[in-house]
Amino acid sequence: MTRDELRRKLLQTRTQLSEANRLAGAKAVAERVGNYIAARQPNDKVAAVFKSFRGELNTQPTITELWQQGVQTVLPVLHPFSPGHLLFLRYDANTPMVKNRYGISEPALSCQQLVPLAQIDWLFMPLVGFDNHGNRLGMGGGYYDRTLVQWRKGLLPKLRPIGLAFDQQYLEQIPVEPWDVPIQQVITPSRHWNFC
Ligand SMILES: Nc1nc2c(c(=O)[nH]1)N(C=O)[C@@H](CNc1ccc(C(=O)N[C@@H](CCC(=O)O)C(=O)O)cc1)CN2
Ligand SMILES: Nc1ncnc2c1ncn2[C@@H]1O[C@H](COP(=O)(O)OP(=O)(O)OP(=O)(O)O)[C@@H](O)[C@H]1O
Repeated sequence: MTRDELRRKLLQTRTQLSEANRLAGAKAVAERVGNYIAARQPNDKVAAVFKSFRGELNTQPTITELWQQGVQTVLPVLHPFSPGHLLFLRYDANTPMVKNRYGISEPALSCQQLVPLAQIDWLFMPLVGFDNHGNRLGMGGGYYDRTLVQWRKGLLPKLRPIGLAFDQQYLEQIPVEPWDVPIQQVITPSRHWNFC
């Protein structure tokens, strides 16, 4: 199957998950993230998260957990004039939000709220699919692949990219493209995967 065919199939599987499954999954992932974060070093402070859309695993319980542990959260914002690129802006309960071109909620653009990637400790990422080598399939925009370019080069030593997904998004093997950047961790309701 091609990447597009796999993406369509996985998106369909994801939308077919029951409400009970989604609720339990979102809570289980939040708990795993909470346990993982609880063991952090004193200088670990900032987590990039995402606001779920369509059938994505609901990150709201995870965001609440991070806030309870005093972790600063930032959200991706589509770059206003560099297509395919993301910015990361501070996000708390009072952040003014707008909808981007995909209908995803994001912080209203404000230079004061910008956080450089170099200051982010954990990059929690949305996935459509992942395999046992940490290869990832996203929405097809290449936004996170571009975000990870500097990390792959070793220029963002403290950044830890971590996918968040349902177990049903696991695939034996995802066909890889040259620009794909494999990640080392994925958290699903049943497991914290570590790939090397
Ligand atoms: N919650 C969430 N936020 C996110 C992402 C994500 O996957 N999930 N992104 C991760 O990259 C970025 C947005 N990327 C996206 C890429 C494509 C589509 C999308 O709906 N594409 C259409 C194709 C047509 C079009 O261009 O509008 C589609 O699939 O129907 C949505 C978001 C940033 N924020
Ligand atoms: N580092 C990059 N530089 C330029 N173009 C890129 C880069 N990474 C990805 N792209 C382009 O972006 C598109 C995204 O393709 P791909 O199917 O890999 O997206 P994805 O991994 O599913 O999306 P995302 O990274 O947003 O989750 C491709 O057409 C590719 O050419």
